[in-house]
Amino acid sequence: MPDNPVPARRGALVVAVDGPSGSGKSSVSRAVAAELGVAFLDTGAMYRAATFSVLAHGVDLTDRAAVAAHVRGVALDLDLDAEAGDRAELVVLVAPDGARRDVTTEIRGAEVTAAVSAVAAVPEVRSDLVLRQRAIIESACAAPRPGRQPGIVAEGRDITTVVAPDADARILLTASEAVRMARRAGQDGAPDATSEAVRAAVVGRDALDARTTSFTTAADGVTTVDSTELDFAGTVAAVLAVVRR
Ligand SMILES: Nc1ncnc2c1ncn2[C@@H]1O[C@H](COP(=O)(O)OP(=O)(O)O)[C@@H](O)[C@H]1O
Ligand SMILES: Nc1ccn([C@H]2C[C@H](O)[C@@H](COP(=O)(O)OP(=O)(O)O)O2)c(=O)n1
Repeated sequence: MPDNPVPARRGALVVAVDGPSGSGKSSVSRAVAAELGVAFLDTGAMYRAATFSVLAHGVDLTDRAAVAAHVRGVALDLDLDAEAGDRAELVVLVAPDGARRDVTTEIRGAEVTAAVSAVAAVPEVRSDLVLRQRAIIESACAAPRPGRQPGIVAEGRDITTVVAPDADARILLTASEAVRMARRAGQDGAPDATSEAVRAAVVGRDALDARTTSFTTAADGVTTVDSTELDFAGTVAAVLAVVRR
């Protein structure tokens, strides 16, 4: 152990954002990170990539030990650049042959969306990915990429409570169910925002995820930003206001 265990993140800015599906976590957090000049981490993309690999290798989703063992062997390589486009670029490095595969598009597909809550509910998968997420956060603070400020905006379901409860700013981003469904439908090009498919991908998944993580009410010290009545720019401004407070 070092004599003086000063946190690597001293002088860096860590922003934690949680919230339900379609609340704007990814898009708003990415814009906030770009504005602050820090890195951006979409932890949901990690659970999605792990799930993609589980499905691609035919691992039995009901066999929690097999799912956890498989995920432990999957290396995830995420692009943390907040200006890299609409979504995190992501490469899954599949063990044991080391072949790299870009799964940025695949992880947003219906098959992964339907299975991701089951994978994210496996405690050993969570402890594995939480450790990786903390390592990414520490690294973005201690060794930012050239031209970047030390720090990160990390978003998901348990960032304010489990992954980085000591973050400098902790935000719960919410919006009404109807607005979140409409946003997700717009994103997926679904003609009907109230269709069963959209409801399952938003409301149904939130219900499953809420068994594992707590993201519907703000924990102590967490500020709620309700984006129901805000447009995108207004939501980014509201989150930045909390960070700068
Ligand atoms: N305040 C807002 N007003 C309008 N649209 C928004 C707002 N916030 C996010 N969006 C849009 O809603 C969609 C879903 O946002 P996303 O960031 O993927 O949510 P989440 O990560 O919480 O599931 C995206 O198309 C995004 O651009
Ligand atoms: N920190 C996190 C982030 C995501 N998850 C789980 C729960 C979600 O259903 C999936 C996918 O997350 P993602 O943020 O991509 O979900 P959205 O489709 O943006 O709502 O991963 C989690 O358990 N913990």
